[in-house]
Amino acid sequence: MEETWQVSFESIISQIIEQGYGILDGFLSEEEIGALNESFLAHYQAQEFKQAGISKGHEVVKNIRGDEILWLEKDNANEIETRFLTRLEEFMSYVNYTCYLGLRSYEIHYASYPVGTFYKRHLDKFRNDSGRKLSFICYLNQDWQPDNGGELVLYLPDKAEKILPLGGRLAVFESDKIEHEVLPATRERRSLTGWLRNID
Ligand SMILES: O=C(O)CCC(=O)C(=O)O
Ligand SMILES: [Fe+2]
Repeated sequence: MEETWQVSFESIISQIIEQGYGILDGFLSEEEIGALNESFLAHYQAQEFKQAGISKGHEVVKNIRGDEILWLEKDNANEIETRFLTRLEEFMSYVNYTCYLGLRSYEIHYASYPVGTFYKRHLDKFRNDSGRKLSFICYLNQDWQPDNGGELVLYLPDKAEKILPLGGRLAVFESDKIEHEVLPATRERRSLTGWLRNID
């Protein structure tokens, strides 16, 4: 692993330990964000995205959650997706090396929130599956402005923290502890969202 990543990973991991969540800007370069947007559009135009559901039954309820998603599988990943997954795996190994969370696998999907859609306050935990330890979101939005909205709101014990979905930014938080929500935006809002798991 390059030394630059080591410093960045140390920083986000200590934030997670101290406050339950961490933010790392520059997890993707501008060039990588551009390439992932091209992949995103190709998948979208091929109509591979599906309306997201709200539980393992995948019930679609648009007044709770309005995003469209596409699961990303390592076996089908193209070059830039593979580069992203490899970096994520390096992050996962680094978390294991420093935090003993026993992470073993991950699940990840592209997400598109059309203008005005949202995801109401929730916890990323299924009733019958406690495998999700860390939630992560990597944003793909180029030139996002504060008045575009679309913040991720983290509900912490003493305050609500609002995070703009800036391209290349990685947000990570404890899946079973931090309730959160996605506010509506004035532009389509794109991300790669997933979970690091301690069971397969
Ligand atoms: O896109 C985000 O900022 C959060 C998405 C989210 O909460 C989820 O997919 O469970
Ligand atoms: Fe969530």
